[in-house]
Amino acid sequence: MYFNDPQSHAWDALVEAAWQGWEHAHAPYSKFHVGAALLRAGGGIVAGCNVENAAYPSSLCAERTAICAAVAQGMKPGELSALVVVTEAPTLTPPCGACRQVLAEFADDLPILLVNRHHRTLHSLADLLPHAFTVRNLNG
Ligand SMILES: O=c1ccn([C@H]2C[C@H](O)[C@@H](CO)O2)c(=O)[nH]1
Repeated sequence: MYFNDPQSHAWDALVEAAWQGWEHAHAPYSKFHVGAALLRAGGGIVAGCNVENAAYPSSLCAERTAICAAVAQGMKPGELSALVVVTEAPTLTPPCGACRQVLAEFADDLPILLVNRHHRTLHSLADLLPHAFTVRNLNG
């Protein structure tokens, strides 16, 4: 699979799953709908969407709902292989800082494809969150 190429068909199923997640976004406050989909090492795809709350800080980003769903299905650290984030915003939507930190718990590095209706750009978690704090810091 060619996750180093943003145009590769390797991304197709993940992009489709991320748009399916986007359909389910619960974002009545920001009206900013976000979908995400991640690829597990075994090949499984897990979607997420942002889930907002009337108590605003209780809201969750799409990237983290995808991670939580995957962990609930058994995903372990090191088993996260790729991530797609989709919005209809003209400017592509990168994971927020908190989501970068949560992603770093499950992958040392990770190809991250940002997608809207017209464009896509490919990034890596290591570029988005250099010098991440991880379990290695806790252990010495
Ligand atoms: O990468 C991002 C950025 C923002 N949001 C959500 C949080 C909130 O519900 C809305 C506006 O910030 O978008 C995500 O889900 N992922």
